[in-house]
Amino acid sequence: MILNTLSLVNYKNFESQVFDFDSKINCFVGANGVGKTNALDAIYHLAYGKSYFNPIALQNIKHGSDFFVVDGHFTKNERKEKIIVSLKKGQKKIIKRNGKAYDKFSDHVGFIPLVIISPADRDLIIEGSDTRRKFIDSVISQSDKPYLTALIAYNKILSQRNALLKFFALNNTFNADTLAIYNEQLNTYGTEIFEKRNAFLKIFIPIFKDRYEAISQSKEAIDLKYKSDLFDGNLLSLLKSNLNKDKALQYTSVGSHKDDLVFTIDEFPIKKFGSQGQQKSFLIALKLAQFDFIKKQSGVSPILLLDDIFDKLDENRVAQIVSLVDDDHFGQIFISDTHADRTETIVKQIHQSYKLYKL
Ligand SMILES: Nc1ncnc2c1ncn2[C@@H]1O[C@H](COP(=O)(O)OP(=O)(O)OP(=O)(O)O)[C@@H](O)[C@H]1O
Repeated sequence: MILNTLSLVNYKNFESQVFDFDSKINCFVGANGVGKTNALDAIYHLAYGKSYFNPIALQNIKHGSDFFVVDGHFTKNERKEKIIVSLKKGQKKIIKRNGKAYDKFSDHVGFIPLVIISPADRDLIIEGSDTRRKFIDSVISQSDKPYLTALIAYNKILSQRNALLKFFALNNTFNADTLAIYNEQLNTYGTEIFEKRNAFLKIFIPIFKDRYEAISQSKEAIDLKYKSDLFDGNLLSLLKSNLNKDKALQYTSVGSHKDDLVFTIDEFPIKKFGSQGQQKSFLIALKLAQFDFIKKQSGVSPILLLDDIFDKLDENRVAQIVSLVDDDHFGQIFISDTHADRTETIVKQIHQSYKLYKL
């Protein structure tokens, strides 16, 4: 998967900008706030149809403008592909592939395989379980459309069931038949989600551990465990046995929407006991494992975005990361860094062919 050119109009701080990329390594360098991360985010937008950093779509339009356009020309399996993401204030976002707008954005998921490694990944460690669920969901959905369909359906029924529980709290009555239908449907989709998350993690965790070991040279024992209510029984019986609790809480307290990933270092939570460098290595290993998994499933090398990853890592770990991405396993790589000299030194070790954009 190669991004050949990228054109931006009114995207964040870019009024009008065209990039012509190298097929291997591209670096955005410059002072704080010049737009290095924004350039990576524009590329992310083409793959995921949204920003990695700002969930409020309108805030990606340049201040003072009323639209943005991100336009990318790719080569995938020797075919040219043109993806455009555009947004105009007051209108719906449009994603087009080769001139044709998608009816459903979920149809675009996975078409441009891409992995980003960024300081913002820290949310995976420090924030709530929803960020970790989003991470697994996003990885599985790249190669499993029925999973994404089940997830969308599950979330829709979940909000309907929660609305029913709220209705009960206000009126002290509700339609038990409707609840039974919601329970059945949640059980069907929830079981599929659980089985697929479980199967995915069985493959993913060993890849992740290998990656961490390679970065840290085995100095510490890390682990990642899947936590789910569904290990305690089937969802239908859990929903039934928790009904009184759910009525009191006015929401559904058990199910796949409560799943989590537990991250540990030497058996202690990494959030509290991991150093900044260890946490960073953990996240990089997680993302490189995502890369490996997507590549294995799709047969295509995802585009790799490395946002500011060289800070806070000792030279040893930087060298390890460089040696890891320094092989044919990786395709096109985009790097952002504040230090042009440091970037050039590192990049030269990875590959002879590269482009440096001073923003
Ligand atoms: N919608 C927008 N319109 C105009 N400018 C914006 C918009 N959103 C963000 N910016 C600007 O983009 C700049 C930040 O860009 P970005 O995060 O890409 O910086 P960076 O070069 O990666 O910096 P750092 O080295 O600090 O990470 C800020 O100056 C911010 O004001």
